[in-house]
Amino acid sequence: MQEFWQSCVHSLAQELPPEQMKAWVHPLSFLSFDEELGEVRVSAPNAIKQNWARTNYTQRIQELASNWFNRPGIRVIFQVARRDHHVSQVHGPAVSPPAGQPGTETGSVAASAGHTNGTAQPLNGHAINGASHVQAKAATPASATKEPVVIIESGIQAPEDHVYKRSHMNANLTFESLVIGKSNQLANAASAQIVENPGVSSYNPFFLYGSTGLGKTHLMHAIGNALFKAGKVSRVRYIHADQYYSDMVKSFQTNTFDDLKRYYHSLDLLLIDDIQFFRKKERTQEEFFLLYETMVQRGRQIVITSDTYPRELQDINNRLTSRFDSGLTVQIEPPELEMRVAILLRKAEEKTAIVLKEEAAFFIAKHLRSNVRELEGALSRVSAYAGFHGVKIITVEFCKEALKDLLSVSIGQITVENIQKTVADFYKLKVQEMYSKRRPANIAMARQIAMYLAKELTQKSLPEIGDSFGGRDHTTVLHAVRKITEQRAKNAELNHQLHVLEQTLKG
Ligand SMILES: Nc1ncnc2c1ncn2[C@@H]1O[C@H](COP(=O)(O)OP(=O)(O)OP(=O)(O)O)[C@@H](O)[C@H]1O
Repeated sequence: MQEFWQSCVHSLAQELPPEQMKAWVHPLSFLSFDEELGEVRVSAPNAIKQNWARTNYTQRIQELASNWFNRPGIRVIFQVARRDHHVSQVHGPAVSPPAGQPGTETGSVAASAGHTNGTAQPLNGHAINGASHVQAKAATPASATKEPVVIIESGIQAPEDHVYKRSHMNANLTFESLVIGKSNQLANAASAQIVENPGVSSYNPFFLYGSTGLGKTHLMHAIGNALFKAGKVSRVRYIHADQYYSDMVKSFQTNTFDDLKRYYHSLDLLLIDDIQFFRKKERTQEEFFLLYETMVQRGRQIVITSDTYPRELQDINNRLTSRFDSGLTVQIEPPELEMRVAILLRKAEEKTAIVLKEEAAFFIAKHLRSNVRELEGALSRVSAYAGFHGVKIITVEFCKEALKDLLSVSIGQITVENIQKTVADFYKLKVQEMYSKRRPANIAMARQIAMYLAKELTQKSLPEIGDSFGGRDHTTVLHAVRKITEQRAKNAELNHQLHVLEQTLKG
């Protein structure tokens, strides 16, 4: 059996960059092959590596296993190694941890994805490279497919002890319950590095930013939970920035400020959410600055979330924003279509009693584009509506009916004219420039941005969009869409401008 794994690792090494092999494949070890069940079990040293392997390598390992064992439909199960697993067990019989132990698997969801071609190494404290694809097909509910399935580990049990309770973390927000796609892959890879080595200066603080409902809070809790579970931290605190401010005010009123300060300065890990809420709160910023300096100097990890990147934070002292920028800053982007479908299918299976057909998930995902919270809202609505009508299997028709109000707003609201006017105002141009043939660089760029937004935010086809821009050909629109998509991925400033435009248009 061990030869199978050696051959498998050898094949992966031909396809993946060496950094990725080192970071993600070599830490895995082969546990067993169960002939009767057609199951390969692979162990990962921790939940993050398990999650990464499951998302990125399942499909490929399944193919390799099917070839090696000469039978189709082999299932690959990644499980977290128990502390007493040793490499010698690789040769032994199937190992399954007892129910309720870390690594126990419950429920099943197909969540395999295509090959990944990125790396996940921190680059001098500022960037993490990586790219992979989440395939919609891969997230089909197990019940609806003959494809091999991957078993998902359940969320962690909230530890009962008061130390965990004092952290204010949510035990359900873990890496296991997070769907990974292009839009959060960098953030996820960076988080994995932090869990591996918390407090290292190149990613302290870890600054996560992006617009609302994209999973920043979820990821922050996942880091906290993983570190707590691994026993790397014990004094942890999750807090919303607004609550931090209120606690400070209260402590001044009740003369307990010194206690509060002592408490925060003794933390191993601070998770502070929505830091933009410190806006104009100067005394809070001052205290936070001192806390920040103490923690970073002692190598204690700080994770911060915000709706924008550090330099763009309004009314926050430069001293603080420059510190925020000194660690690792990573953006979470809105999920792409495939990822939205995967999230809907996963959440429908895990959290509702309905069976969401893939076409129905696709339908919802196509119409609701901006964030995951919105998707969750739509799913709850569909699920409630289904319960009310005694329906279990959810089709496109049923979704149309259940989400009638929601979708009419999302479909009808944004028009190409609206986009042209908003973009022209934003770049201080006349709206006529959107249809004109003039080509100075600033006008051409704004026009391409408007075309890109028209494709993103309306249901219009490329020729229809071309018509609205002074009768331009559909290939011109396609070129604009591709160019802006590419530049958006590379240029943080442009990306930010696009976020502002999108938020403005969506009201
Ligand atoms: N990739 C994902 N996979 C699974 N669930 C997700 C994912 N991203 C977000 N969610 C879920 O979407 C909801 C909103 O996420 P979260 O609260 O973390 O967003 P946020 O970016 O912190 O938003 P805000 O800025 O408004 O606080 C949560 O229920 C979260 O679990």
